[in-house]
Amino acid sequence: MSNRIGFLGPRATFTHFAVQSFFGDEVEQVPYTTIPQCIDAVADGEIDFAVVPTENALEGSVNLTFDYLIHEQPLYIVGEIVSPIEQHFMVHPSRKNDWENVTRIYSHSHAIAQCHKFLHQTFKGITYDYATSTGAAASYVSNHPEESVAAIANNLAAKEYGLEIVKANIHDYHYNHTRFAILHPSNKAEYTSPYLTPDKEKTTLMVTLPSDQSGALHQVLSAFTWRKLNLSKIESRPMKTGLGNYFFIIDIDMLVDEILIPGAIAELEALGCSVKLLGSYEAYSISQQIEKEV
Ligand SMILES: O=C(O)C(=O)Cc1ccccc1
Repeated sequence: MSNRIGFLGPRATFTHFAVQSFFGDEVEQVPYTTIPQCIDAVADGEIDFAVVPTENALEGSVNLTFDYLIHEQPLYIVGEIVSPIEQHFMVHPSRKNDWENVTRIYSHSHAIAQCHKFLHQTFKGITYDYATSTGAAASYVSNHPEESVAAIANNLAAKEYGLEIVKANIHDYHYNHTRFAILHPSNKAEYTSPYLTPDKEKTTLMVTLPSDQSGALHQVLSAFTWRKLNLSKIESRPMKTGLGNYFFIIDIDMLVDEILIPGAIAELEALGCSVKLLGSYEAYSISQQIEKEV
């Protein structure tokens, strides 16, 4: 039986491209309108894996994903896919000669943020509308030819929804990549990619510091440092229990082993921290830009 893979849809989002590039056509691809709906679906067993965006090189973490995983649905990250991202400006074909006069721009908040310089120079003072995904924005523009609105999305979305790309590659910085997490209820999930081989191994921990203890973060970091555990990310997020209460998401550049990571976790717990393993997994990179059709 083929795996069912849920993703932030509709068709032709960047997440769909990541799913297609990683799993290929052998799996059943199931679009969800929002990240929480996709996460709920894998928690409920409706799909085998969920693929959702976690971090963009220009815009930072996708807070909705981490917050939902931490506060609502405790799942494991069982894999990571990193994909290059190119943003294009597109309109309904009937507006292709008049695109500079659109009055609204519709897209995912991260896509709009990735193109701020271009948008500021070309459309000062224009209204932005935020969509659940770039694909949803492209679909809306396609279904509303009477509205003076443009979408920011990828090549696949332009093809899928019959839009005209009037300005390609409008993202402000060349190095624009997004990480996507593969989520599953258990941390021992089996899947394969017919196309990609892993290029990194990672472990992600959530660490809550003991309250009001001076130097606690320094002690946490030193538990990793003296074991020579390389950290590739440390980020704080609000606990949502009151102003000033934060936890940390920490990425370590190796899989959970028998000694080093368990030793670091035991040391953190002895300091009064609470530590949760969010995943220990392989990371894969998609090297080519979006060219082929989903
Ligand atoms: O909206 C999409 O297409 C997504 O998959 C989320 C996203 C948005 C912007 C950049 C990368 C991923």
